[in-house]
Amino acid sequence: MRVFKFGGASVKSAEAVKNMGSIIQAHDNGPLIIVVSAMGKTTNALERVLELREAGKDYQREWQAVKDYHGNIIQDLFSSDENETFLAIESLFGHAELILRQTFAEQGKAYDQFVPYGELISTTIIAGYLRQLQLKAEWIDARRYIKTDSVFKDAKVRWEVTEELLKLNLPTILKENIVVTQGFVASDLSDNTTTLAREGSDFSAAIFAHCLNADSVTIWKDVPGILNADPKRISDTAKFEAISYREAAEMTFYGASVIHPKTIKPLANKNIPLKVRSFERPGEKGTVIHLKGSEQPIPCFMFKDKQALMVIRVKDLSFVQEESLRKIFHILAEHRIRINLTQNTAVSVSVCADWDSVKFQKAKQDLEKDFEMETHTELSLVTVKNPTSNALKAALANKEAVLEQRTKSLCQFVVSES
Ligand SMILES: Nc1ncnc2c1ncn2[C@@H]1O[C@H](COP(=O)(O)OP(=O)(O)O)[C@@H](O)[C@H]1O
Ligand SMILES: N[C@@H](CC(=O)OP(=O)(O)O)C(=O)O
Repeated sequence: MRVFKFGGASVKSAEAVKNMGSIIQAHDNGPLIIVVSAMGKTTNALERVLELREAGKDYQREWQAVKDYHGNIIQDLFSSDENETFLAIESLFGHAELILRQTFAEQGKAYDQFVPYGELISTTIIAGYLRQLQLKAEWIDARRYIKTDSVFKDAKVRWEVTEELLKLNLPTILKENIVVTQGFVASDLSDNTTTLAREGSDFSAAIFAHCLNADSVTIWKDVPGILNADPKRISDTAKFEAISYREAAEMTFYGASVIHPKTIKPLANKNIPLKVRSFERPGEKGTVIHLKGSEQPIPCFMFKDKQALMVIRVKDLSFVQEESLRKIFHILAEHRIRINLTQNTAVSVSVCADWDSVKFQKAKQDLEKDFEMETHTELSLVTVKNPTSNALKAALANKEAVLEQRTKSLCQFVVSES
């Protein structure tokens, strides 16, 4: 059994969905699960609608734009006598509107009940379109199978129950059908919808693959494979034929946004190869992530934006030692702050982490009981693996680092965001 994952860019228009349809037709030879994200930038648009609603502002224009965008894609994809998909989409928009009118007490719950409509709608359109192509496509609701805790917007998978549910139900459906399902979306044990954090659809593909012991996962992207840098940031890039799980995990951790960082581990644990291929050039091989690493160490560039730097200082002249480090990291972990780099001196600890105003505010309150602290925002973390002096010049682009850390094989710089 194989798992294919199609992200927002690969289904952003009717043309793109048709291209995806031809990729599926070319691979219709054995059990297949297709995990799909919301179309184009729909998740951003839905977040905006919710923000406006939560601020008590008028959201109708933005909401109508989301409806029109999908409406135009449907018009383009389906012959006029096809109405099953039209009705299903209308009903999904109706449900989403009902959610917009409700209020939810828990932090993040409104988000998780509303934003997944991007995926519910995209998969309904795609399953309908594949059936129009005479493929046997069955839409399934990922929330029935992927079970998590109840931490909205960043839920943790409950692996045992998820595996049990998937193994019980999916093999029978897969015997006869191509399964089409949502990335990013899950539910807790009380059936409240949860999400696996932004860009979490790659991780969903890995969950299905891990639990069902897939032969491979293929993620179809707008790039030819894993490159040694994001082509949007560095002009001259090289593609890897193969990289190891460890190399891929490291690259994604430091910001190679081509794959979600959580995707690698569930696949590596079962030795399932992860392929990254181009949906624009589906005939090409792309990159395979498996046990064997890249042959030659070439410079590799990673960029992580939306970073903040916390400088935490001891209040008296006691030194930063085990006890203060324990206290600091305990507080940061409690507030689920994602740390990307740390550095300490005799009297201070600097932490570069993903910026989140709410989490940072709460952590600050706790830290200020024992420490003094400063926070700097609008920063990027630039990481260069296998550095050369030319590579460092290209990565920094004349920016001055506010913090840096160097080893022979890895250099990291915190710089202002471009
Ligand atoms: N090392 C890298 N190799 C290839 N692409 C990269 C790398 N780092 C970042 N990217 C970016 O990842 C993008 C693809 O990921 P993403 O846009 O999240 O896909 P999707 O949302 O369609 O799944 C590429 O367009 C590219 O700009
Ligand atoms: N739609 C979600 C989940 C996702 O993974 O999307 P994409 O595959 O387009 O990055 C998001 O934008 O966060």
